[in-house]
Amino acid sequence: MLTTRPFDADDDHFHEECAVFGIWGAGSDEDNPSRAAAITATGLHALQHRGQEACGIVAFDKSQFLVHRAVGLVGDVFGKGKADRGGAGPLTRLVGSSAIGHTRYATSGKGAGPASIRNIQPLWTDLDETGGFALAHNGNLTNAMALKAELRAEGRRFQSTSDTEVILDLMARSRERRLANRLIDALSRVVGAYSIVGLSAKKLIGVRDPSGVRPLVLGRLDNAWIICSETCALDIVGATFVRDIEPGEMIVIDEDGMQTRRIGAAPRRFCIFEYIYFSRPDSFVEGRNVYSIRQAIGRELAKEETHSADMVIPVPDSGTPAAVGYAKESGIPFELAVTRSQLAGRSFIEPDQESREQVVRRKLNVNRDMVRGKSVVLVDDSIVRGTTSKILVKMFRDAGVREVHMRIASPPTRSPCYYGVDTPSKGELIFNQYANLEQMERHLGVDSLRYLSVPGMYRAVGETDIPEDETECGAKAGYCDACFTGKYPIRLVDNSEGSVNQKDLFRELGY
Ligand SMILES: O=P(O)(O)OC[C@H]1O[C@H](OP(=O)(O)OP(=O)(O)O)[C@H](O)[C@@H]1O
Ligand SMILES: NC(=O)CC[C@H](N)C(=O)O
Ligand code: SF4
Ligand SMILES: [Mg+2]
Repeated sequence: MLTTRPFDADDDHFHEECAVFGIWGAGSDEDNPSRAAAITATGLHALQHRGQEACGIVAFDKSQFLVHRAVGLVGDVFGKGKADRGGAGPLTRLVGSSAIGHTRYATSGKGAGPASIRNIQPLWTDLDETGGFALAHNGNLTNAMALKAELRAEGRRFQSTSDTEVILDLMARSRERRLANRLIDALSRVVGAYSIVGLSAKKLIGVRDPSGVRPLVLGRLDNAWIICSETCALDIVGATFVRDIEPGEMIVIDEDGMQTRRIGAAPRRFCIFEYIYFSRPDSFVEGRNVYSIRQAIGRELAKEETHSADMVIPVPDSGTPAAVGYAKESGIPFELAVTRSQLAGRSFIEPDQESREQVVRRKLNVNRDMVRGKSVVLVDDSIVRGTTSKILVKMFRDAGVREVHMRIASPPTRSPCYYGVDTPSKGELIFNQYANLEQMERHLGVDSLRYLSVPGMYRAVGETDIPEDETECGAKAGYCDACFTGKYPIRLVDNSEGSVNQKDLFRELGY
């Protein structure tokens, strides 16, 4: 991935991706001149699970764009009394009735280096006759490096190491005169995944790539329009959900109202991992409630194989709904025997194995009293490098558990994602390091380990007609499942699966 983590080779988790939020027509009066930015900050707060290292908001105040971007959580960056003159908070300066915002998983090792600061979104540019334009992007362009090389050869220079910036540069070069046409022109050159919000003086634009890999929804708050990543943000700001923005659809909102346009067509390939891990359980994603789907996944897991045990225990947070489903289907009592620190982030970056282990210990703890002498089924949504499960299982052993049966509510994670999620390289994924499940069981210290099958995952999302060749399920049902099957639905121009890691490619290019 061009932007995310070109420098740190030690980062190992399946990170969240990014979130976008935009609002148009929020009203701005003397009592509340920063209403749009304040609603955007609240929306970003609800979307914090998608990106926890950096965030930013751009507002438009009738004559100028105002911006605040920084490394940190939304509450820290935009909270009252933080990092601003007079302690009033940066929101007071972000005056205007329209705004867009972004939360991001930053790029370099500890997330505070200059590389991550210059990549914090929204990014913006001046487009001569069409004026200023700010952009926030969730996803990843798979031909950004190729495009940048081409543009560089033409003399262009880039401010960031971000793939997103290439869109602005292509817009600046476009011969189209109207803003929406310029954006469509730019997007016709890019390959990959993008759910975007953009803001000009006169328009709020939302657009989703033709395959619709990442979510993007439309909402209303009184007379204002909102475009954002997930419906939970609409709930939290008090807006109503209008509909999902379709794959390949562009929504243009201005003083004349809302218009819809098509930017291209391709088979739908929504990221199935949004249901498993990324999205918030209270969101409706592609019309489906994420919590219900996670429960259905847990039920499928139990249908495929139920191990008798004294209790089913979730690995919080994202393993919890699947564990509820597993417990209901199997009839085994559900117990919250792992406590997660409320203060710990969703996932983390640590430079070495020792500190990674410390972070897991700070985050999760086993209730010894509940599990001593017991046989337990431990349910998590996924295993990436195995750090969480290995340490957690050791905690169970130290607590005197009798048996630990680990059940994973997704198929084995075998391949990296190139569509907007930071994953370790193929070789770093634990599933690829062992010849068989028995070896992996021994490594993790569990009595048994089972994953959900690919057909089981599709049954859980409501597919009934499952093709014999499980690598065909994604194409048939309209999902991307490449991290489970290795079958990438959108061309990998800058990388091919199994080829040099993106981070290494960056080093070769001298970034
Ligand atoms: O095998 P590993 O490399 O340890 O990665 C897998 C773990 O990471 C994720 O949790 P995360 O900590 O991101 O957040 P959560 O609290 O939302 O589950 C996922 O839910 C697994 O628990
Ligand atoms: N994970 C994401 O969605 C990141 C968006 C964009 N590619 C960036 O790196 O900023
Ligand atoms: S590779 Fe995995 S995480 Fe990436 S878009 Fe496809 S299903 Fe989602
Ligand atoms: Mg987890």
